Amino acid sequence: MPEAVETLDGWYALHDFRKIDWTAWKLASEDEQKQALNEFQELYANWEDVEQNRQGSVGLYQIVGQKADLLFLNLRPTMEELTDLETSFNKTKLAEFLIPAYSYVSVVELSTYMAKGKDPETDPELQARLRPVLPKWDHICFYPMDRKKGEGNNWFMEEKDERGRLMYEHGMTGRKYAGKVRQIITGSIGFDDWEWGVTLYAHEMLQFKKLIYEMRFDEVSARFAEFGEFYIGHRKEKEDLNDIMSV
Ligand code: VOV
Repeated sequence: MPEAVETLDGWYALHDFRKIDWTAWKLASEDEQKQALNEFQELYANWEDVEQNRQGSVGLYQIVGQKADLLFLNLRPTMEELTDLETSFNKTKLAEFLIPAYSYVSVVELSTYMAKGKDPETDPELQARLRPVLPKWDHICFYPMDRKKGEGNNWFMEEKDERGRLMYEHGMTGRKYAGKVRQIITGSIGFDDWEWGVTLYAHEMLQFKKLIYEMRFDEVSARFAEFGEFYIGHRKEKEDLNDIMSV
């Protein structure tokens, strides 16, 4: 029987996609709109404090296309903290104007195919990867994915060494994009409908397409990858929401 690879698991992640209910928002009074935006700024400032204190991380993104309008991405040391945070957000005035579009629950994950025997509890590089500050890069791309479990190609029936070889090749393609694309891989087996979440950051949108296209030709993607829906967008500061919501 092929052996499972050990994973290193870091902070939990909640990708919370919402659509703006423009009809309801336009019907709201100016006072109500102001109140909703101010209350949100306060909540978001708390999330930023958490990031400052290295107890989590946060990002706000405006999504392109019809699947969603906004993404609120939070990382926390425990899933309970994410549940609480989600509940607090849902209680805000602003949330009355936001329609849930999609969500993804996962945990920052590193596989150990290429482990160098470092202690994840003390090694600063591993710590930074397991408990990342979300990059303040301009653009984001998120999609969930699976590994195939078909009769011909079944990832979970491949020997560990072979999986390691394929992941090494994958890593080499990724390394060509150093400085152009950053990846945060989150594991979601047992947590959500797909096996992994892929969150990518870039300074230039086109780099997502270039990287993902090139990776399609890597054996691991060509033979074993299955993808969910893609979401792309732009990073925003909390103050930018005032402009986005201005009608
Ligand atoms: C900037 C690009 C980039 C780079 C450098 C990179 C490197 C690496 C390394 C070195 C490793 C293995 C060790 C670890 O760190 O876990 C991984 C791991 C992983 N990756 Fe990756 N990946 C990238 C980018 C990248 C992309 C674009 C995708 C989506 C695939 C595609 O076709 O659309 C992806 C997927 C994954 C997954 C699902 C895993 C976990 C697989 C498992 O079975 O455990 N990844 N990845």
